[in-house]
Amino acid sequence: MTTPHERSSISPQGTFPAFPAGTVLGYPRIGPRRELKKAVESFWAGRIDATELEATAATLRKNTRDRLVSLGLSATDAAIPGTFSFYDQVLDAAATVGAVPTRFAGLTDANGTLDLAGYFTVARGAGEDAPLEMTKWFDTNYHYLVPEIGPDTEFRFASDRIVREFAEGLADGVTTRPVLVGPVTFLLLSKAADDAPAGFQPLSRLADLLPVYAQVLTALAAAGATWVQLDEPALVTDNIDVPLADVLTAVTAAYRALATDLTRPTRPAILLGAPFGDLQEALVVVAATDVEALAIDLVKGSAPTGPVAGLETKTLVAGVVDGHNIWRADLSAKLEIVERLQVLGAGAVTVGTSTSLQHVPHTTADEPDLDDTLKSWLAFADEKVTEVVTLAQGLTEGREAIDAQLVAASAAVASRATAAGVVAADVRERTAALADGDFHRGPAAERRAAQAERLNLPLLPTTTIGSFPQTLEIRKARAAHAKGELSLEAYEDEMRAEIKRVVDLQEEIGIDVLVHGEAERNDMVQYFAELLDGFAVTQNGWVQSYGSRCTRPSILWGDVSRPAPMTVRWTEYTQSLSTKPVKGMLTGPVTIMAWSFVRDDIALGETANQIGLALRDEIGDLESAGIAIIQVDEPALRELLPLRKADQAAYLDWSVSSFTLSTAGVRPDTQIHTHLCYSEFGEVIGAIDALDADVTSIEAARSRMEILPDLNASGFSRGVGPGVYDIHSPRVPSQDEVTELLELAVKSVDPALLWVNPDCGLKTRGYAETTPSLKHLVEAARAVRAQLG
Ligand SMILES: CN1c2c(nc(N)[nH]c2=O)NC[C@@H]1CNc1ccc(C(=O)N[C@@H](CCC(=O)N[C@@H](CCC(=O)N[C@@H](CCC(=O)O)C(=O)O)C(=O)O)C(=O)O)cc1
Ligand SMILES: N[C@@H](CCS)C(=O)O
Ligand SMILES: [Zn+2]
Repeated sequence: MTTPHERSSISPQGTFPAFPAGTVLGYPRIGPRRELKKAVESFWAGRIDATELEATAATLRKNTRDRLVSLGLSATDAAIPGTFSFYDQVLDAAATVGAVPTRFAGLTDANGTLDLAGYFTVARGAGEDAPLEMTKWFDTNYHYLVPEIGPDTEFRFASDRIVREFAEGLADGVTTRPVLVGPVTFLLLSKAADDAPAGFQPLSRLADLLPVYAQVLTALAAAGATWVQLDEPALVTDNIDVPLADVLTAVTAAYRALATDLTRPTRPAILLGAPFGDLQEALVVVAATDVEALAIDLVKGSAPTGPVAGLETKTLVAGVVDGHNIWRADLSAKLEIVERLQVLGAGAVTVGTSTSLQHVPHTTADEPDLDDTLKSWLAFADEKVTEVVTLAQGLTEGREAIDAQLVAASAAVASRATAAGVVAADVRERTAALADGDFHRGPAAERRAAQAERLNLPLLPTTTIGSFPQTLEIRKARAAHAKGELSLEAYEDEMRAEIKRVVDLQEEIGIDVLVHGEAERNDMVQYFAELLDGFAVTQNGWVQSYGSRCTRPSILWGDVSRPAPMTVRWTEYTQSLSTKPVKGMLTGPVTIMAWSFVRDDIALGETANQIGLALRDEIGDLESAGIAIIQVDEPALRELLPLRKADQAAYLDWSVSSFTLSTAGVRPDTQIHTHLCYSEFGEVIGAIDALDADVTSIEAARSRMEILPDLNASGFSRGVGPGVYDIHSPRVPSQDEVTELLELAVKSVDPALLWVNPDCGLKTRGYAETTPSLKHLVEAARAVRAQLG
């Protein structure tokens, strides 16, 4: 095998510097203490101006470069990726190529350029102008903004921010590798603009887009960039509307224009990144292009076992270090995988991460409270950089050079395999003893009758999804309690006072089924992780979820069980305040897993059943406490859906089973709700039905009830609450608007099955918009009830 250091320039397209021996595909950009979030939110609030925000961002970028160099990535050979973004990398690509929807045209200058304020407006909307839609990024808990492309979208090199950020690094002595979403993925992830003709495919605009990408590459080369990374993750999924043949044709055309027709020194060398899975049929097509390097995911994907034509002129970046999960790598096994890649006949093989590190926290070193043994099993972003550097050294200098690190990594892996709690015999016995009957309730129609009699609800019952605004006071109280400045008793008193306020407000507005508001929850997953055995939580392990919003994914390290009831006393207290039914509120097994870092040592289905059983016990306790309605949220059901269709049935089988395992133990007159949001659920309607919930609330306001005809056509005959209030925007919907959506809903759903609720929880909203919106929702329900007689 040739290593990059032995290699001279080999590209048929000209002379290129060798690719570095080790690299990462991206690095967290929020800052170790969420500095970017704080600066961006200060800018939005008018507390700092654009100059100050730019200065903070520049400092964060410099800190990142310095950190990566200090961890061993080379400063001079493009090993350090330029993956900074103020909000989102897909929005950045749209801003770079001038793809701004016409409703925001007034925000751009004559060249189509958005300033910072304009960029954020496209992301967040303004008044009647809706922001770009947001959806999840492959199988992660990161959400990107969906560009809108029509036949008339004018592509132009509208923002040279990527060039300026490269120049900033160079001036600081670091030759970075600028990173941009590739043109094929950019168009595949875009949606047709509202005014596009029916059937319009954004990918049909590829030929118009490519000259702008060529201009970007030319400008980068002129600024001194030696390598650029174009990310094409859309090539690892077949779960898209465009036929594979069209995608592959597009790849060939795109890289003919960018790699073959543009030669050195007009462009930098191109690394094509393919994170999140196997390229499968796309591999031969990508290998046949004239890009100089290809990064493949060897964690989710596997390497082909024979030679691939075209690789002999390319560097293969072996993505063996997991960019998407936090387990320390077994370096010896990883090195073996890299060594085995020789069979593919690549020009050179180097070491990389499977994905960008943007999906993991900055460093385990910032977790003083984490158990030392557990910490020894973990690698966050900085530790992963070290793993890459070590493996690259092993590859170039031989195993002996990294012997100590290989031994330490193997010891950590062995310690994890045998540690107490990783396998809990009682938990395993319980899951092993599960029988078919544990997963099924009695007939839905009988349940409906029993529940109607017990609950006595009006037609079109109104409810909310669970959370009420997480006010600054709530978060401050929790932070003060965490710092030891507020006693547990005083903190819980504050939470009870908040619950009472929320109950009083719902009573005043006239909502039929009440919630407690989730004030006591820092996050709908982390809260449960803190109360379940088998999980650990972090202090500073923040990961960007979207824009300025972050979460601290919990670490699921051992077998899961519930040492004590989790929500019962809060729910009982809430019920004691009202004669109306109060919904118990839990997060489902799939969502708990999707938003945590999960184990890689046992099947996901086993973990899901362990969580399912813990929730089943909680639901039993809520039921015994007299709670008649229990909601189990599964907003992430669609999120974990495998990117390849062939893998989806098996996933839906275990995920749906874990939900029914958690809920199937209740009496017929206990009403089970579920809630789904953050995704398009059309393609998993069968699975939603199989959840066997009595009522499903589902995001629908923004898409104007799009899902309902499909639900209806599928024969779905359960209670359904399509969201009639889009909570993603501060806009207060008028009573007429909500009425109109409800009228649309009764056209597709039997009114006897219809519920009235917002799209999702209200935790990110303020009371100024929540209160009038809920009033309009209740009034609209009353108006439509009256129409229905
Ligand atoms: C529904 N969504 C969720 C996802 N994943 C989750 N794990 N949880 C989710 O709810 N994925 C899909 C979507 C993504 N949506 C969101 C929506 C909102 C947020 C969000 O608001 N995140 C907050 C952090 C939430 C949190 O952990 N709060 C803690 C800590 C609060 C805090 O920052 N405290 C301050 C001190 C108090 C102060 O002065 O403000 C501090 O510690 O410095 C809590 O409430 O205790 C965010 O800040 O981004 C995320 C995803
Ligand atoms: N019960 C949660 C669901 C969010 S998806 C909430 O209301 O915030
Ligand atoms: Zn939701």
